[in-house]
Amino acid sequence: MSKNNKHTLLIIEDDRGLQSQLRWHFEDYETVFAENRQDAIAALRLHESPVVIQDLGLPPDQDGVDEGFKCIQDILRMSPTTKIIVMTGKTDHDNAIRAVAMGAYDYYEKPVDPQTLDLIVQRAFNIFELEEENRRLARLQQTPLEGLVTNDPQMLKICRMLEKISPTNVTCTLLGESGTGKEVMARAIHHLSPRRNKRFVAINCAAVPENLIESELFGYEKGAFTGAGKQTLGKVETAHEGTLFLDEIGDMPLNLQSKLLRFLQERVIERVGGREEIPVDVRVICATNKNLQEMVDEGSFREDLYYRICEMTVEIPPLRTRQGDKVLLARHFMLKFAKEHDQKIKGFTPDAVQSIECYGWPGNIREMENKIKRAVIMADGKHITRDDLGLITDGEDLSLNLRQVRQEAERHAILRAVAMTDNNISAAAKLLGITRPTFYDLIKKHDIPLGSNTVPNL
Ligand SMILES: Nc1ncnc2c1ncn2[C@@H]1O[C@H](COP(=O)(O)OP(=O)(O)OP(=O)(O)O)[C@@H](O)[C@H]1O
Repeated sequence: MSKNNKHTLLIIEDDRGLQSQLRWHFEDYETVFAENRQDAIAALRLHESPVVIQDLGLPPDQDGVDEGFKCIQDILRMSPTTKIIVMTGKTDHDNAIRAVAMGAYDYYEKPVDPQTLDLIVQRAFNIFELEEENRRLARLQQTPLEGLVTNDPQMLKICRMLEKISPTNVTCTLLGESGTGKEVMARAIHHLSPRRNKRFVAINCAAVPENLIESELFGYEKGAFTGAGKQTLGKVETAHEGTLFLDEIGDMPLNLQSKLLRFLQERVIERVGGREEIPVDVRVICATNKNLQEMVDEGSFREDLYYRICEMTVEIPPLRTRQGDKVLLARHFMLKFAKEHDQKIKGFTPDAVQSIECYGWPGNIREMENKIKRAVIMADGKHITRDDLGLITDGEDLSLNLRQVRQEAERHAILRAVAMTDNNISAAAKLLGITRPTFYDLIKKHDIPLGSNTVPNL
């Protein structure tokens, strides 16, 4: 982009006549001209133009193609992402194909047909931008914690925090809505800790029936209750020297909360039906989507246990408040599932991206994972569409993106100017403060009919 926010377009052409024709034609771009290979490289270095239009017949070999091919090679060596559009004569089809085989983006045959050329140049800029975005996203996916994809500043701060917590034995509690990645983070803490070679044992306190949770946690002796045929270790003992993850700790029944507290304080357990105190060395990480403080206030969670497990609390933000993470994660899951299901999906259509951004994701990352998996399977083409995702978004009309809003405003202004000047092109262009060619381009872009019976559709 140039200082005046226009795309920079480098044109390598030694024919002065054609130069001024192209300069006039591409007035919406910041055009930069070079007449030979050396100047072209210098201009590219200076302006970093994403798109280049290049004549194949460059001096000192205007009638041949050698210098033109060398120029393509030099440009791509210096800047492999540049999109080169080669200009050739009508009879030069073979050389045009050779140029594309060498890495040029596209070609067109002289004489210049403005509409075709416009289309090729616009597409080249679009592709360049999409590729840039892909490269940016790929860079962002590097995150300090294993299994976590994020570029949200608050999440990155949390990653730093977890890195600091990991080597210690401090009991920490991860607070956050369902599906925000609490278990992923607990595993990340384990992997960063000196216990990484021992077991990570998870128990979901909400999923185990109340009467079984004690034996599930602490194990039982043979004959402790009907059906206890043999001595069985509980999750705590299984995690010895490793990490114990107590998921949904807010759902732990009150009577068991005191037993858990005793274990956390004394680091010994008693199996159900046993009398022996067994010392266990585990690092405990808890997680919940409940408001523990409120539960303490209303008496459904023990205050002493609350203080014991909340030596360190980490609040995991919901997906809807994470900056830039929705599209980043969607892309991550798209690539993952496309690979898993051997689908040739390349990306999302713009309206799919918009619905990903607008949707509230109440089920957070788990919901996104499931929705993208389904969309990858359902997609017909190479891009996942809004319909493939099937997200129901409320405020979509409000979320019109800036480009759309600008387009609408532009169309509106043109129609008013046409109506106010009674179809007088020069007067309408003047009213809008633009040149006649730009005005014509806009009329074409918005498909606005001109004529005495034009009724502006405001
Ligand atoms: N930042 C992330 N990057 C990549 N995948 C993630 C991320 N966060 C979560 N996931 C994935 O989302 C799914 C849900 O994550 P996880 O089970 O850790 O959430 P949770 O908060 O523990 O959920 P619950 O509260 O329901 O137990 C998992 O498949 C996990 O791999």
